[in-house]
Amino acid sequence: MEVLPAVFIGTVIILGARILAHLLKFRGYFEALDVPKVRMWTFNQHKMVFQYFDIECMLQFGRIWGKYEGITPHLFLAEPKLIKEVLVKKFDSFVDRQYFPMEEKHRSLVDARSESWRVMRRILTPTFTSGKLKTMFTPMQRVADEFIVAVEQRLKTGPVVDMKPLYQALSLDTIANCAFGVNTNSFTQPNNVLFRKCRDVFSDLRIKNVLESTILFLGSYFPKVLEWIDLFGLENFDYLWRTTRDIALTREGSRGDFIDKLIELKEDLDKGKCPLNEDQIFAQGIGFFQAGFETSSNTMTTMMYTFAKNPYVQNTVFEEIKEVLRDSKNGIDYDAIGKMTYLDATIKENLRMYPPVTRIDRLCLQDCRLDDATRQKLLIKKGTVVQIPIYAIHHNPDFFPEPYVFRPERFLSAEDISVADMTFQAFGSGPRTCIGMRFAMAEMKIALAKFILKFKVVDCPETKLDFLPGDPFFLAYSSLCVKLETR
Ligand code: HEM
Repeated sequence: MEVLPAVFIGTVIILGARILAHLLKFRGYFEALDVPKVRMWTFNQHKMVFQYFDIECMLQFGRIWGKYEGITPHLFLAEPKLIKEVLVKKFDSFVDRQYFPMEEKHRSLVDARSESWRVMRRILTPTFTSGKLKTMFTPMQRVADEFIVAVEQRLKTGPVVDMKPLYQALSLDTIANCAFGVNTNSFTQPNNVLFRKCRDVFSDLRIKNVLESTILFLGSYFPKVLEWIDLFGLENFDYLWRTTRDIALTREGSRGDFIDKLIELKEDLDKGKCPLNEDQIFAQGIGFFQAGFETSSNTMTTMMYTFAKNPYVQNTVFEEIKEVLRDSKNGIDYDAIGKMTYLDATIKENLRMYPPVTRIDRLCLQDCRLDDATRQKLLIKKGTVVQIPIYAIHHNPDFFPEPYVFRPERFLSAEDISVADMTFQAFGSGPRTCIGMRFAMAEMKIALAKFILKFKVVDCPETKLDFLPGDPFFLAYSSLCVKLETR
């Protein structure tokens, strides 16, 4: 045999064997774990409302089930003890989120992996201490006041208002003012580029048609291939990276905020003392815009649906705010929102019913056994994606009796009904939990308190909350209309 054909045939055989080994790597995995497996073709992901699908699986299979995404096994856990094992107790084996095809340059805290994540998290955690949060109250209040003016303006065109764009503007302006020290004026300039890019980051993540479904399905067998196709509008990430860098490099004076932290890191880097590189430093801005924008605005918007459909809850919130403000010298300040316990419980119940992040996940980095009372021990193999279906867990009657009834009392400690450990996952849990939780709660309380003092939310024929299909990560809907009456 001649040398060249022999080399060619040898290469084909070796490549073929490697591809086969890649494809068969996890074959029989769920059977070995004795975990029920969901069988489905995924060419139609653009038609699936993922959170409803998770509920169907939970009703059919119980608290644990598996599904292949291409060759990767995804293990769904709706069992609180197992969730605690993954998110908290055995976190060292589950530090990363699932692999998302993107440039290293754009990996912020949200997408960072292993050691890089640990470094970033340690550096960014002090951004949200109580002291720092208190200094953010003034800009939060100012943006909330601008929001009220914008709603009043909007009411001049009619009593029925789509609240989604207004809360998106509020959310962006709050994060831009508090963390980045810039005025984005999204109420008066709703077409500013930053506002558009932040909205696009989320709409582009949705799977919109059969072509995208098919590319994703095929890409799930060879995930690296997806890096070459910009399916998720990743150029938006680049815009946010450049914006963060420009804000940081043109800043004059210091404000003690997030941007100052990035400037400090850049100066350390120039002196050769920073554990992050320049790409990673400015990528943090992507994470803050990305994670802080949609989540809070999504929650405040669904709160409008809640208020419209539950007048008793709305009225109790209104009475509590009036009561607290009677004794507050400085209006809606840090102490005042601390006293608004019913509002706090209402936001948490709203996050239970309508969690903006409907699933979270962790990638298993090394073979690991989870303690499971019912099945000796569960051996999770390296490479498995563990999915926590938050929306389904929040609607499981075992954890939340009458899950479709809106009852803030579940989150009031005075009540008997207490929320069981690890069942409320709106902000995730463990070392990789939401870093902006306290910021978000403060922002939402201030804005909602100011809003409800001024306006009454009324149900009307246009008040509908219809979830869009094709979004595996977020609670997607296109609009949310309510009727508003000035109090
Ligand atoms: C209602 C508002 C919010 C909700 C429901 C929410 C929810 C979440 C969830 C579920 C996660 C994943 C946690 C996990 O995997 O265990 C997360 C992560 C994160 N959130 Fe939030 N979030 C909100 C607001 C914010 C805000 C306002 C910011 C920024 C100011 C923010 C920044 C982040 C970041 C940077 C991460 C990644 C943390 C890490 O990987 O270490 N979030 N959030």
